[in-house]
Amino acid sequence: MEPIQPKPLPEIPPYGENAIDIQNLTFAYSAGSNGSSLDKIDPNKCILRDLNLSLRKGSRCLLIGGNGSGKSTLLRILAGRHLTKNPNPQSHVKVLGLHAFHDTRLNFHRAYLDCDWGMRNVAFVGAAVPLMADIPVHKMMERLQASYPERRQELLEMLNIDINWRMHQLSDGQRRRVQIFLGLIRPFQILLLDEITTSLDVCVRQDLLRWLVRESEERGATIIYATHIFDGLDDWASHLFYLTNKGQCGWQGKMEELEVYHKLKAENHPCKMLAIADHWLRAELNENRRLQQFEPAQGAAVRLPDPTDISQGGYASGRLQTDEEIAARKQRHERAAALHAIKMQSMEQ
Ligand SMILES: Nc1ncnc2c1ncn2[C@@H]1O[C@H](COP(=O)(O)OP(=O)(O)OP(=O)(O)O)[C@@H](O)[C@H]1O
Repeated sequence: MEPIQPKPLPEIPPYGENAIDIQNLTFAYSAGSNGSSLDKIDPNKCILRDLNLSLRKGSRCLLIGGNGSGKSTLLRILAGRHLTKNPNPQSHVKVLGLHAFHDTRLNFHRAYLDCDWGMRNVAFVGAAVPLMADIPVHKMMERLQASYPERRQELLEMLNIDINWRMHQLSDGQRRRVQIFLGLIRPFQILLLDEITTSLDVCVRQDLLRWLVRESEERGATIIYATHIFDGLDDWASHLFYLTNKGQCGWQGKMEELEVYHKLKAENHPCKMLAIADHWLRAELNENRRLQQFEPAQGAAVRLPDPTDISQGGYASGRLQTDEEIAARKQRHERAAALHAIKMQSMEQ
């Protein structure tokens, strides 16, 4: 592959000390959908509640929380995938000092990797189709690969990828390695990782974790990593953020500020992070069992759009419906049924 000069990246203005700065973030999926006011957040539907998080450049933050606690939601907000608005004027979500959702300059400095790569929207968008198609690795995002030849080579070696692999012939773990390779080629300032190491073999996972430490120490990259797998993470993170099952912050800070971590270290505990996560999450689980409560599932918050309704965007929609829209649709159906009944009656007479 012939190297090419990379395009200059949009500049980020000086932003003070925090690469990530979240103030008073409250978020619900249903707020703002279909034109309803973003300012109205139903407290019963909140996924994230009044979160604050400040991370300096070069931090590596481990995001811990049970299933459904909102880790992916938080990462997607930071990745600019969800627009947030809060009644509280003090609230904001800033990445490198810029608005996480609106500022598109961030897309050149922020990398976001999750498990949905190549899995979604196959039928409608087509974006996921090539990832399973008969296409070799060296043909994917060719310009990007050619723009950073040294980094490309380093990642290929670290992830043990053959550039002639064809995407449709890969195992889950191999496809994940290609995703990570493509996602990390452009030197990022912010990296958001959502449980992407699940299918990696132990060696590649350890090498990747070590490589990430170098990226943060040598280039000042700021990393947030959400995971349920704690092997090899005992000394990885500089910060910890524990998200409770109520979408609130259970604990956050530098690792050295966490007392139980020091205690486990002194005891030479073999799996410190696992023990810490287990301690927090088990308390939640026991409380939930006592109250017989379950994690909210997506169905609780989402009503499926009617794909036959053009006003909702038809089949390509996939967006949420407000209560008003559902009521209006029900009314339309009832009116049509009443008219039909009258018509039938008059035909019978
Ligand atoms: N698109 C969506 N619309 C509505 N609700 C959603 C949507 N995505 C997630 N949720 C809900 O938000 C809550 C948090 O989900 P999220 O995926 O952020 O949790 P998580 O902490 O990443 O969970 P896990 O550890 O299982 O991956 C869950 O109750 C989920 O049902």
